[in-house]
Amino acid sequence: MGEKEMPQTSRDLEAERARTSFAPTELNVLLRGDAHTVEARHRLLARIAADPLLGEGRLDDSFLSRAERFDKSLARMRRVHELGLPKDEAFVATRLFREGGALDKAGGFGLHTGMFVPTIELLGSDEQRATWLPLARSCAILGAYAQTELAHGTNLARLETTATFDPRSDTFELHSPTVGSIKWWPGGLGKWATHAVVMAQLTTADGKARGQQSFIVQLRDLRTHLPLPGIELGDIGPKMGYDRVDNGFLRLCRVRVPRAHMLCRHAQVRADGSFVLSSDNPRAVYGTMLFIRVYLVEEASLALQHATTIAARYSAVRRQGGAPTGAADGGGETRPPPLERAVLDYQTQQTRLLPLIAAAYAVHFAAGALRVRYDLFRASQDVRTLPDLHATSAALKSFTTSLAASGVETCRLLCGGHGYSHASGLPALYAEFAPSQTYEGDNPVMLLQAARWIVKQLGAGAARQGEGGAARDAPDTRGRSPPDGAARGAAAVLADPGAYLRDAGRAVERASAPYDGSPAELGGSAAAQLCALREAARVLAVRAAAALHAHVRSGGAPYEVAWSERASADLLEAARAHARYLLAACFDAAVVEAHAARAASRATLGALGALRDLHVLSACDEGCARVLLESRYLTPEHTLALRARLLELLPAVRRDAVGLVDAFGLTDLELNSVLGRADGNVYEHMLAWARRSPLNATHVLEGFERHVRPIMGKCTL
Ligand SMILES: Cc1cc2nc3c(=O)[nH]c(=O)nc-3n(C[C@H](O)[C@H](O)[C@H](O)COP(=O)(O)OP(=O)(O)OC[C@H]3O[C@@H](n4cnc5c(N)ncnc54)[C@H](O)[C@@H]3O)c2cc1C
Repeated sequence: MGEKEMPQTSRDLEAERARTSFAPTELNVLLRGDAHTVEARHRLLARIAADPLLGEGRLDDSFLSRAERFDKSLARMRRVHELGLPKDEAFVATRLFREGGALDKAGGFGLHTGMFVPTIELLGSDEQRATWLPLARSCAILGAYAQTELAHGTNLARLETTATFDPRSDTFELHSPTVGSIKWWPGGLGKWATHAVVMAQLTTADGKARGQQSFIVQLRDLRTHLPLPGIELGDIGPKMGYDRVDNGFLRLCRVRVPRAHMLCRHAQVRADGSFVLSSDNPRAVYGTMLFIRVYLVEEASLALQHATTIAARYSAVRRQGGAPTGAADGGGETRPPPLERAVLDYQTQQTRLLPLIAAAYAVHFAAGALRVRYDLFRASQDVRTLPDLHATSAALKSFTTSLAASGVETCRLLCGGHGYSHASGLPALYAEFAPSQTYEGDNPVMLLQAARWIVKQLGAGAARQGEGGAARDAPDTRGRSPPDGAARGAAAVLADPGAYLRDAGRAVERASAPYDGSPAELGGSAAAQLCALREAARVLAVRAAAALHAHVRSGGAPYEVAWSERASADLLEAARAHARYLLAACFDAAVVEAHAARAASRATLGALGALRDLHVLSACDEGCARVLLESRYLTPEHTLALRARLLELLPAVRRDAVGLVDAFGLTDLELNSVLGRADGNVYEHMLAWARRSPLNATHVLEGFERHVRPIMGKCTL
């Protein structure tokens, strides 16, 4: 297409790219790790794009019924496997597609690879792994993860499904004793899975309750796919998003499974009926949860990358309202009217969009850091690292999935009316991503788990103070000193995430020293702003713990009641502040590391640095001002300086907005959005998409003739 024939929107996007201050391809390499990974990814995407089933018409799926979408997504899943990709590429391929074609969510495939297989890997004995993993990895059996019940999800201790050991037959009897105990929600269970890992309350032959254990239960006949005797199961019906997943229900009626089907890496029942804990720490069973939480933090970054790419590109080509700065008024009669302003030029569009682009980067680096910590745990199986890792993953899972879900919705609103169309890709992306705030631990509940760890860290600090040994080895976390982890890389930030809290434990009774720099110094220093974020987290933690202990000391309520009914709102705020600080610190540390390693050109590192600044300032704006004014760490002049600096930074980041989202390297195939098209040719493709709507297959609908024609001219409205 020549320059003249190019639609204005495409020219606008080209112009945006022409004035970007850095090379997005270079930043893409920095994000993905190395050029080889980027090239391999491009090759894989090109291969998928060339495939008729995988590469075309995915946006038209929104015209299909749920059954048709379900079927199509199974067909795509099969196609990916027929391509015979190596394991790592197959993983990338199944993860490439967000809703609008979420291959990994087809049937229960995501749960098979994401929960069923990892659960066996983590909880199975060597013998059990040798038996089940080859079957699962070759998909000779298809697995679901059945934990949640109709009446209980969060409170796992009260799950009602029973598993009773019978030494005579050397089997467990699994049973759903009440309606509330019916397994409800597991993905893949409804129509797809042949097996499930079922969580049930174990009772041994001596009648003793042994807590929750995991059992592999065969659900369907491998030849006919019909449910086995004693098993009632099906799809739970339509829900928000997840059309392609058969979330299911399962009622077990005295179903017998062999003793070897209880996953027994950490606990086992012997043939004589005795119960043996084989792990030195039963908390090791949390391994699968950790795995999925790490995955969900990565997904949060991806969701933000998708949504901000769509919203930034569209905001750059969508013109609405007054002429751009400096444009001639075009008032002459024969001259065309001046171009309107790109909506990206409005400050209100920038304040909502640009911090979300920055957040996508922040979550990306935090996810990478969490992955490093998780891989270290997997390699070492050192359960002493579990409490930190559990709390960090719980806090980050919760904070980042909430941030991403609200971010996707904000991006949808930033697209105005077209954001409501499925052609934008955004309604489906939201519906697909939003449940991650609930599954794998409802977000407030996860934050409260992190808060328990926070309170313990404070207690550990206070105890060390009592022993008189803490002051020497703890770093100074007040004033303008930079955060400890910043220069040691994002993963190092998560190596000891509680250090500043243990230090705070010493200072429980002490007012924090006020920040001693000027407002201008604070506004210009990311390190000082990070200290402010950390100080806010510290103050909120100390305050929440003090309130909790005051309730208990006053005799008003036992500890757990005080926790749940008096202090949990403050505890939750403390955990959010902790996660906010960790996220910003990971981003900062990644930027510091990239500079130290000269990982890209000055221009690229400069753009990344500005984005880090925007993220840290936004985090301060959202989470610091009130609490730090109350604690007198900052003055009103300081908080005003932070806000002023945030607004000052917007034009520079706005100039690079399209480049910064281009650097995510997401293809049109992945974005699956007319508004986010890389060529900016939005309007022609909106029209083409609408023309393909089944309602437009005929000019006159049968229903019109049947129901409308008879009442035309006869209504009295
Ligand atoms: C799309 C989707 C897919 C799913 N897939 C699976 C699957 O594959 N396998 C599976 O087993 N399950 C699955 N689930 C279920 C999911 O894991 C649970 O819904 C989730 O854990 C929340 O539990 P709940 O529904 O019991 O919520 P509830 O616990 O009933 O939550 C209700 C409210 O109470 C609050 N609350 C609960 N407890 C506390 C507390 N202690 N302190 C403070 N507030 C509290 C919550 O924050 C929430 O606001 C899926 C759910 C969805 C939506």
